[in-house]
Amino acid sequence: MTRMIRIFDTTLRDGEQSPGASMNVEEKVMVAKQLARLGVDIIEAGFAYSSPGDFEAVRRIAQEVEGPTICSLARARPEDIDRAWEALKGAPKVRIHTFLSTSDIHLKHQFRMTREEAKRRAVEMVQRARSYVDDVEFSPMDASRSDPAYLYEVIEAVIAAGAGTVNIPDTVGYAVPQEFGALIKGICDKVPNAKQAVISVHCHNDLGVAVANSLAAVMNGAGQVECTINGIGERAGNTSLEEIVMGLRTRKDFYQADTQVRTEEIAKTSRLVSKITGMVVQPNKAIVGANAFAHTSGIHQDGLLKDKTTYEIMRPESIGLVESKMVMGKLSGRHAFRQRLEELGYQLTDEELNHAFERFKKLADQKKEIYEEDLEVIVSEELAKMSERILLKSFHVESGTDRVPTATVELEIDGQAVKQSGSGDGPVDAIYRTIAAMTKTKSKLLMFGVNAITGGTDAQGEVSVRLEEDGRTVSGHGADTDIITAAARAYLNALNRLAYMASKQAESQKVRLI
Ligand SMILES: CC(=O)SCCNC(=O)CCNC(=O)[C@H](O)C(C)(C)COP(=O)(O)OP(=O)(O)OC[C@H]1O[C@@H](n2cnc3c(N)ncnc32)[C@H](O)[C@@H]1OP(=O)(O)O
Ligand SMILES: CC(C)C(=O)C(=O)O
Ligand SMILES: [Mg+2]
Repeated sequence: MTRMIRIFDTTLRDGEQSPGASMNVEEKVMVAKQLARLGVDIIEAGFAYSSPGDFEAVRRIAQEVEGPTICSLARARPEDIDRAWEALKGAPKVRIHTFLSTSDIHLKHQFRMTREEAKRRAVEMVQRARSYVDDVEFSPMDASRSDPAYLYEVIEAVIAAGAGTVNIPDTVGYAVPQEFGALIKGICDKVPNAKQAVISVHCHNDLGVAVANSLAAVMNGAGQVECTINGIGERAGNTSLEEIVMGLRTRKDFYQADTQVRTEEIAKTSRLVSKITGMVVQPNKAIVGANAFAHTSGIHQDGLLKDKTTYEIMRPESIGLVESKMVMGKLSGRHAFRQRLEELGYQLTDEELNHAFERFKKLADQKKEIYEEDLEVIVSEELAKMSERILLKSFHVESGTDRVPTATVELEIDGQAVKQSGSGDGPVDAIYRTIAAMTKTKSKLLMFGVNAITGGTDAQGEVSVRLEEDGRTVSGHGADTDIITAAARAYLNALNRLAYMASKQAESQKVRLI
């Protein structure tokens, strides 16, 4: 049977403890409304005592957000509990979450309390909170570094005092999965009244295992997981909501557990939190990173085209993305290349595809990512090339402030290799004059324009030219990451068009004479 795990979102409380992530009241209300659409069970809206702004945020969220239970954090102090109640009162589903450390390190150095004093205070504050609300959560802070025997005692006492949820924090992110799972199992097995409360977990990511610890806890009886959107939170952050939720959903077969989160809202929620907090999501972040559904290598792309399950354990649609992304680059193969061209409307023969693919691979060695515009240029040029009389084999230019620009160009004209040198006012002029001499063209250059078609310093530059000869005007285009190569290609493209038009005209005159 599948157990339903409660999702306690603390983006607005622990998440806000990320350096620089503070949110104003309006922003918190906006995030809380989105968390409600996401379907989390509990929203920790803030720490009402900590500031007038947080008090107002908790109050507004409790009043305005429908669906989840709204919670405020409170230290184990009467003034904090009372303030939390003030912010929550009048709202339909509310919880007070109070906490106090149980580790000797904290009790001795921070709280200067004995174990007995701390246990008594915890019980008193749970009772005080219960005098206001039915739903009280208690956290023995730094539980993972506490003496288990003492921890069990405190847990038993707070449950007896009325805490319906006992949350076990790995406050400093010290625990590792097997150990943390065993801690939860120990609590479930050894605390006599453990079954009267939901055992929750709250993990920090200092060792990068917050999600793994939370999953281990679920395996061992935890019924609630505390987490944040994009894993933001104090220091290295908290358990990431999207990872725990998708981990359980995707591996329901293994964990026999799930949540009631509407996962299709995950991507949107992640973007909203990132935008509001200014905390950018790393591209390789699981589930919500820009690369989480991007496939780059030819072998993976080929498998995906045949069947998505070959390389995708979850569908991008399941978190609200439109589709997975095939990144065209140096590691792509022919299957993905053909597919992308077909999407762009090009049906190529095998021969055309092979030529275009060769050119694409060369370009991909020079550019990180190949965009649609790059592909269009490659394909249109390759298609045009099939009927080209003049082909560029190579060129070499020399130019500088202290010399006359010269060019040596090697062409293939009607199948014959020709090589020649010439000079000009600049490197492009030198190439154009040399090509003109080699092809014996009498055409006039009417226009020369340069345009960057993709962004960045590795952008493809496109050169467009317009030539006129014997009353015929043609344009030519060439693209390359090297602008002089693009210029040479554009000129030859236009010359080929002139030659093509001249040959077509000659053919039609022949037909007329016959
Ligand atoms: C693990 C966590 O994430 S816990 C939550 C952490 N979040 C925050 O601290 C954010 C909000 N905090 C604040 O705005 C402030 O710290 C306040 C308003 C709560 C308190 O501010 P101040 O009164 O100036 O105290 P300050 O923060 O310097 O010190 C904390 C005090 O609270 C006490 N304290 C800390 N946690 C608890 C607790 N759970 N129960 C009771 N007392 C506590 C400390 O012992 C210390 O008391 P002391 O002044 O008697 O030594
Ligand atoms: C307040 C508690 C639950 C906390 O954030 C922690 O211990 O990390
Ligand atoms: Mg925390």
